[in-house]
This record gives sequence, C-alpha cells and structure tokens, in this order.
Amino acid sequence: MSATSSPAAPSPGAASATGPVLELRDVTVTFGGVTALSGVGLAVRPHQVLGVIGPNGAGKTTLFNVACGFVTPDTGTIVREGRELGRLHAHQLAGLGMARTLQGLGLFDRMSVLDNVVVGADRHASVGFLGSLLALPRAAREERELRERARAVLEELGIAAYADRYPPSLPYPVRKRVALARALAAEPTLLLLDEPASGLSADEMDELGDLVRSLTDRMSVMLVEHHMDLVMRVCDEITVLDFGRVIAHGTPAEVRDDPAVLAAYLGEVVGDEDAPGALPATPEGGR
Ligand SMILES: Nc1ncnc2c1ncn2[C@@H]1O[C@H](COP(=O)(O)OP(=O)(O)OP(=O)(O)O)[C@@H](O)[C@H]1O
Repeated sequence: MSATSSPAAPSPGAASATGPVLELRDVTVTFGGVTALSGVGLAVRPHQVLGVIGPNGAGKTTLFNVACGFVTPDTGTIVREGRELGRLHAHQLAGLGMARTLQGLGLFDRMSVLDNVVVGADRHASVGFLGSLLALPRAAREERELRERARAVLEELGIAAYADRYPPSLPYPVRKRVALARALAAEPTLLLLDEPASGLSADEMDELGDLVRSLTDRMSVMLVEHHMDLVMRVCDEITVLDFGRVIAHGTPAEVRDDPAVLAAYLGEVVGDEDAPGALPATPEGGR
C-alpha cells in the first residue's frame, strides 16, 4: 500500500517545512514483558490529517504518548521538523509548535472557560507569571492580547457564549470543545488529538470532522481515533496498528479495502456498523 501526499495546498505562514512535520522512526516500546509498539514508523506531513487506528490494545495510546514525548521509546526516534526530540514535559510542547488534547480533557474546574483557554494561549507571552504579578505594563498588554486570542478561538469553535462558565457546569461535548480551544489557542502547527470523538453524537462528530478539516490550512493534525467513520471522512492518510505493529498505511480507500485491516478488525466488529470501530461498508465522502 503506497503513501500519498496531502491534497491540501500549503499556505503561507503555517509550517514551512516540505518534509514531515513529525516522524516516528522504528519506534519500539515495551512495558515489562509487554511489547506495546514494535518497529513503528509514521510521518505526519504538512497540512495533512493523519489518522492512527487499530483494534483495542493495538498500541494507539502508547503511540500518542510517544508522539507527545511523554513516553520514551526503548529504541527509535521522534523527529519534529527535522529535529530529534527527547523526553518532553507538557509545558515544552507549545514551544515546539505542538498542542494536544487528551481523552481526559484536563480542564481546570475552578477556572472559567476563558481562563482555561488563556492558559493554552500563554505560549506567546514573554513576560510570564512574575511579570503579571508585578503588573508590568507589558504584562498587562500581553494579558489583553491573550484574552483576545482566547475569545477568538472560542468564537471559532462556536462556544463563546460559555466564556464565563466553569467546566463542571457544561455538557460534555462543550467541555471537549473547550479542551480543543485551549489547544488551538497556542496556535500550534501540529495538533495531536487523542479520541476526540468519544462521547459525541453523530451530528457532533460530523461537526468535529468539518472543524478538523478546516484546520489544515494552518496546521497538521494527527488523529488517534476509534470512530472509523470520522477517520475515513477526515484523514488524508491512515496508519493502522495491530499488536503494536503497522499493518497498513494509505488513503482511507486503500486502508478500507486492505485484507490485513479487515482481518484485524474482524473479531471486533462482526458487521456491526454502529460499533465505534466498525469499518463503514461504503465510502462516506472519502477524499
Ligand atoms: N503502562 C503500561 N504497562 C503495561 N502494559 C501497558 C501499559 N500501557 C499499555 N500497555 C499494553 O500495551 C499494549 C498497547 O496498549 P495501548 O493502550 O497503547 O493500546 P490502544 O490501542 O490504545 O488500546 P485501546 O484502544 O484499548 O485504548 C496493550 O497490550 C496494553 O495492555
């Protein structure tokens, strides 16, 4: 199965590299006696949505954590725009132009929605927390700009009306959008999404798909996701894992028809198209 280049045209101002914005090369991860990933390679290209799928236990979460730099592989390398990454802490991601959302959302319950998103936008602040405490004029200006950027992202995601609310009072799909807004506020060039569709209705998932596609003019996206219909609809390319190995890679159409992929999912879905992992029988607007 052959890799294809992204159909999305690069736009000025986003990632300038023509090579991959993120590469995993020959990555192996073991936990005790369990091999979670074995010799895995993948590449996220500029302005592309790369999907990562696989049955339960295939290694998707481990791969996501490796891509974020939170799990150090036993062997292999992670390369961000040509630069090899070592182990990272969460606060270092933004400086690398990376942002991610997690299944657990990780919102601050005692901060307003707007403040949660401001935390994400903070990457651009140069004065920092101490400057804010001392109320330096520059800090005040940066604070204003951060809040403006955060409000703009809330508008973009259609949740500006919730700016002054607190996460615990909001429905789950709105909280998911807040988590996404926080990631986008950092203006990343690479967005890593872990199961963004979990807990969403079919309509909400469609909206999420449109939104993810709309981001590709300014960033690349790696989407780790169970919901096959979403993956098939929004991804330019898909890497399929099973038992910690890449068993297929290609366009949605190529992956959908791959016998190895069908075999890997057979035990999981048995023709139940409503199941999260079910492979749709017909293309759903695949590009
Ligand atoms: N911290 C850990 N300690 C031991 N084994 C682990 C650990 N994390 C993952 N594993 C094992 O590694 C393998 C891959 O797990 P991983 O969670 O990455 O798969 P997954 O594709 O995300 O699964 P799911 O779809 O069920 O979330 C599994 O066999 C899992 O049991």
